[in-house]
Amino acid sequence: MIEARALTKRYDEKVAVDDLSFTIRPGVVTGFLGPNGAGKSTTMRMMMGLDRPTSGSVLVNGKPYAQHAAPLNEVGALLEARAVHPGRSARDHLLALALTSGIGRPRVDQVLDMVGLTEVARKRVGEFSLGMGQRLGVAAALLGDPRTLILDEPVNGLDLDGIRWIRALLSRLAGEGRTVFLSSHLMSEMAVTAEHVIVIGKGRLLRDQPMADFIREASVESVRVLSPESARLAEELRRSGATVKGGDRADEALTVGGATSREVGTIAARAGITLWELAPQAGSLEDAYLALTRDSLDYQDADQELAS
Ligand SMILES: Nc1ncnc2c1ncn2[C@@H]1O[C@H](COP(=O)(O)OP(=O)(O)OP(=O)(O)O)[C@@H](O)[C@H]1O
Repeated sequence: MIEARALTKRYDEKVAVDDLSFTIRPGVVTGFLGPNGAGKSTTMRMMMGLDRPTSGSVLVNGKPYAQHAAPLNEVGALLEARAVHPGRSARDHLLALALTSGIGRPRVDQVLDMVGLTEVARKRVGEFSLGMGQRLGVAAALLGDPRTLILDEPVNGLDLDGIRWIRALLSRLAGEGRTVFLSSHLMSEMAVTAEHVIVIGKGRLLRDQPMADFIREASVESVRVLSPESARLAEELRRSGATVKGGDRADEALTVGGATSREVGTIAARAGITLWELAPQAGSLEDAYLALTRDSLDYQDADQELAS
């Protein structure tokens, strides 16, 4: 369990994390979403005691991280800046971590196996691909068999196989009753990985809800209609309160908002209008996420987005 209460971090004039309060529960995978610079890494660093809150607090399994007697058994983390000696083998890297924390050798082989690195355990870490490096980072996080996992962008650098693997691993760990918290700036990825979502923008809390609710709210339905009498159909639909786009040419499809496909079909039938096509369209999750976070982009990022 992770509990943030009015958590705030200021760097001089810049407020990186602004009065965040939330509870991350065990047993489900919780996604932490926000555009670049939203404050995700800063929040996660404060969870791990690597940064001090300016005000407010964050507790992991009931205590500030630093007050745990055996922190590796409480919290495993994969944070952006990884300190791995490139000349060491994966196994030696994990052994060094294990020995300084009183964790036995058998656990090192166990976690190497869990992340699929057994075959390359003796290879120098400096020769690892980005994806293998991510797997090693996850292995290190799992070393203490922690109740809580905090992973900053774990999907970064993984190919499709790697993404599927980490998704399955995280859901298994949550299924064992652990708290699993991971950040990403990709909505589409999070939608299939996390059951609960926390969205922040400019350090502020924007959403804290089950992923299914976020997806339901995001997918505002519209209906695509093609008719040889699109102008007359558009008029009938508008009269019934729907919004209509398109249909300037007779054979151009209409996009109808505020009415279901059944209602559109019924209105057309009553007016004696032929329909060639009637198709409900799901709203895009990515669009809904962008709309939610657009106002909280840094000016610099917003400029970059406009330029791209
Ligand atoms: N040490 C620091 N000194 C000054 N400003 C900082 C420092 N660390 C972070 N910031 C600022 O705080 C804000 C939040 O940064 P943070 O790295 O937490 O965002 P993020 O959501 O993790 O973004 P990204 O997805 O790009 O990693 C940014 O505007 C960043 O420039």
